[in-house]
Amino acid sequence: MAIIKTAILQTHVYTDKFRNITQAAELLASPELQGIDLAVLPEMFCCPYENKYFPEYAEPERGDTWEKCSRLAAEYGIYLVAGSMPERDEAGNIYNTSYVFDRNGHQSGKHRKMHLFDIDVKGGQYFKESDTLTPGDQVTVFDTEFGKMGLCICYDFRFPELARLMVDEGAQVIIVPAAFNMTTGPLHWELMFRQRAVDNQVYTIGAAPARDLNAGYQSWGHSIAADPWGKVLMEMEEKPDVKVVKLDLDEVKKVREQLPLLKHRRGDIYALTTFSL
Ligand SMILES: NC(=O)CC(=O)C(=O)O
Repeated sequence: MAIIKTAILQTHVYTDKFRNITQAAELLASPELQGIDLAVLPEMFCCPYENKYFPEYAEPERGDTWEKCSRLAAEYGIYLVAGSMPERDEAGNIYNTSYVFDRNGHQSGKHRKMHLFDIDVKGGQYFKESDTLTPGDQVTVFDTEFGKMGLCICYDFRFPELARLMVDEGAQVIIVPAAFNMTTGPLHWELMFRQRAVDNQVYTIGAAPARDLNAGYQSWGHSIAADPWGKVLMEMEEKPDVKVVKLDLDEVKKVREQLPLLKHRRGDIYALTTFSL
């Protein structure tokens, strides 16, 4: 039986970058989180989610924030999906990047947001990540002692092809540091985590920043975990919160045996291939 004790941290995002890391460290030290296997932080957990901040807060891989997250994973002997943070590469490009650390603090995964969040909803949310960010181009699946997990960031999860590619690579859990907003969150957030779970027969985990009414971008919050039947195991409200959920990978096996959607695909008729528009 493979049960993964997973903590989802819906943290407040401070403008002081290192206060965000201290906050994560304090939460990981709390008695309720002892004995967990995996912790997941939100999208841009250490940088306010606004274009003007991304270049200012960006660090190279193995920078200070990376280092502190690696140490936290090793100190608590957990897998840590370190939400996401702005990453600057040698050429000066900035990415929205999620690093994963194993129980020894070694980097075991890295995902650069592939689909940049450029939307303009009349009377609602406007955002243009492409003003400052460069998209990644890799599908990300990482290994754990429990099996493979997929990783993508927020807007990436809207693209069903990407989740399916992770599942085809063996993912039984899909982890999504994310920050939906007050326009899209109410209707799409829970629906999407449940739908991807049902379609792919996986656990889905969304970790969002807590809502801050003084911030330039209002996060929907509502960090969530859904099981492979599409049932919501846990959903937070908008305030800072931490919850532990148990992911039982036998459930993935059972659902896939009893309702064999993945086996019943007609690969002879349709194929998911990379395409250009
Ligand atoms: N912030 C995002 O990347 C995505 C989002 O808010 C949405 O898809 O809605």
